[in-house]
Amino acid sequence: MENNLFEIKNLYHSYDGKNNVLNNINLKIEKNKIISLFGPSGSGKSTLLYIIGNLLTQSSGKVIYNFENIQKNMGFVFQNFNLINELTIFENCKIAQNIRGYEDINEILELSKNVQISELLNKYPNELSTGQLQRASILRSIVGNTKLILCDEPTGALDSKNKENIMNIFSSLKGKKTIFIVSHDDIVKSYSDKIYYIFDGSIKEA
Ligand SMILES: Nc1ncnc2c1ncn2[C@@H]1O[C@H](COP(=O)(O)OP(=O)(O)OP(=O)(O)O)[C@@H](O)[C@H]1O
Repeated sequence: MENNLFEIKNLYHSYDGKNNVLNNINLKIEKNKIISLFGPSGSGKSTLLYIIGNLLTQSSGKVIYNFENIQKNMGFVFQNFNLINELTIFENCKIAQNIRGYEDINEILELSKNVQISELLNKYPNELSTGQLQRASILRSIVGNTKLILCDEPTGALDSKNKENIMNIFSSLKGKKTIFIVSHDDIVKSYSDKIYYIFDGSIKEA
């Protein structure tokens, strides 16, 4: 278990109590790697991501986390960014950091250089391009020393140059964080340490 950040055991999920969207998922996710999950539309990828992220409770089975303070140690990156429009990028990140129990302006400033938005911290979301918005939402997901970054189609809204840019940023974070990406995008595969496929609620390793 020491090398694994979390483990999924005998996990089932049904939304209607009849049909299993997830059907006995068993998975061990290593620390500090990029892991991606592919599968047809409706195969249960987002459902699994939300269960891992504690945003949805499974019907049965377990997710066993090898870290404390589960909610504070997870960050989310969504296709549509989910930034608060009334707040600057800096304020969006500060709130996330505070919720995770940290108060450290330098961390935000330093990490903003890594994700190439240090010049944009005082802008509002509606002043940024889609690539910049995605980098801002990555910054929000990594401040406060998070261990696990859960991403739902993080490259979906981007052109190919920005896709490469985002995946390079994820690559630069690996070694320090585990990045778990749900995707349809082939570009994500070439950056992944491990690729899983989900089909009819069951998982296969590539
Ligand atoms: N809140 C919900 N209530 C009922 N059914 C749901 C709900 N959310 C998802 N489903 C159903 O569960 C199945 C899996 O959906 P999910 O969104 O996990 O798939 P996905 O693989 O992420 O799809 P996509 O690639 O299109 O995003 C689908 O049949 C979907 O219609």
